[in-house]
Amino acid sequence: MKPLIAPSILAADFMNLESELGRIASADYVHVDVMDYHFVPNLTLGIPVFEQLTKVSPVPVDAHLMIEDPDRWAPAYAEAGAASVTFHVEAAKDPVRLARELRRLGARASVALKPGTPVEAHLGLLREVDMVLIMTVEPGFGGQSFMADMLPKIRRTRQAAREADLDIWIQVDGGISRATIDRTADAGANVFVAGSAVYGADDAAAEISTLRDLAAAHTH
Ligand SMILES: O=C(CO)[C@H](O)[C@H](O)COP(=O)(O)O
Ligand SMILES: [Fe+2]
Repeated sequence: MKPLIAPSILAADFMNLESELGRIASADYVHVDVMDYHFVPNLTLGIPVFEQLTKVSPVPVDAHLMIEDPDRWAPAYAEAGAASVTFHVEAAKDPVRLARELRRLGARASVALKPGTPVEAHLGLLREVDMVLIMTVEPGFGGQSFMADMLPKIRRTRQAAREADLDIWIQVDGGISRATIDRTADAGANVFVAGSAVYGADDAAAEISTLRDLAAAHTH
């Protein structure tokens, strides 16, 4: 599986989002973190800004919804042009129904697990989604340290997908950098979110390329 790099605009300059998107035109996706002050103790943006981002982005948009009641709010992100919509399993009332609805609207459907949420109880969902997001920090803020104790969860998810013969993408988000990406690729992740690592670099395109090469060297 080819590694995909998705820089997170959480670490971008919010006054200049259009030019900040231009810096990552060589990425595979742009990762947009939506926070609502309820599911996480932080607030970012909602549909009006999201819709504008999808219009000007040079790459497909990956929505990471850290919000309560995604059953109600997530479909609007697919309608607004998201290529992929990730909701949290801890917040969803009916994840199967929601995933089917997102796919019906033409988006890739994806489910996220917080660090404290074991994957075992949710392995049945693998048949309903295109991607699983294993959080490698507690959701809510950028710039946190990578949690190495999430590696077995990534491995377990990849193993379960292989056993079921499912071509699922596994995304990691939080503290991904040159120092950590290799271990997540080795464990079975193939979609890598990087906020501070990419937007904190002088040359974002060079950083994207370095991260992609490192991941590829550890993909098997
Ligand atoms: O979902 C997130 C936080 O909840 C962000 O996507 C994530 O933290 C990216 O930032 P960084 O790469 O700086 O850790
Ligand atoms: Fe995120």
